[in-house]
Amino acid sequence: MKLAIGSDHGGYELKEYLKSYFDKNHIDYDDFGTNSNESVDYPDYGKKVALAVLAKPYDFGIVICGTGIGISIAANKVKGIRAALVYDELTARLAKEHNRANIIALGGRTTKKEDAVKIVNAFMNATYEPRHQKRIDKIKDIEESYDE
Ligand SMILES: O=C(CO)[C@H](O)[C@H](O)[C@H](O)COP(=O)(O)O
Repeated sequence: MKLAIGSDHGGYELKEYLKSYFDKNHIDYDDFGTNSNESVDYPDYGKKVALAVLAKPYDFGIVICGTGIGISIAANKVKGIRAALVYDELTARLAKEHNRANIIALGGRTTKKEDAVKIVNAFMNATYEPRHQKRIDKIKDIEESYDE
């Protein structure tokens, strides 16, 4: 299991908290920034994690901004990315089972740290249900119907 993680300043503290949880639990990750509370732009970090997830052998990505909204929108602009803004264990589980999300987005200002750990674990422990593939293929068809 290896994951890619990134955030803007609004998600920085939660990112660092999740990293310490991953370290303690021997979960491998690469951190794509940001590296402080200094103000940055969330699209830059959504894009970095999205491209990493597509290009390298990560099992999935985690992106975090203040609400998770902006950075999930940005990540979803990268072709092949299905970024799901999840806010509890149920939405995290369903993001894997139904949507085959390859990135989950969290809100650093809206999600408690302990809840974020539960959410990430719910996603990691869930399994994609292939009966949903027809819908995933239709999402891909939308991507393919537009020029890059
Ligand atoms: O949530 C976000 C985008 O959806 C961002 O993390 C910020 O909250 C937002 O861009 C505003 O950031 P600021 O710290 O208030 O400048």
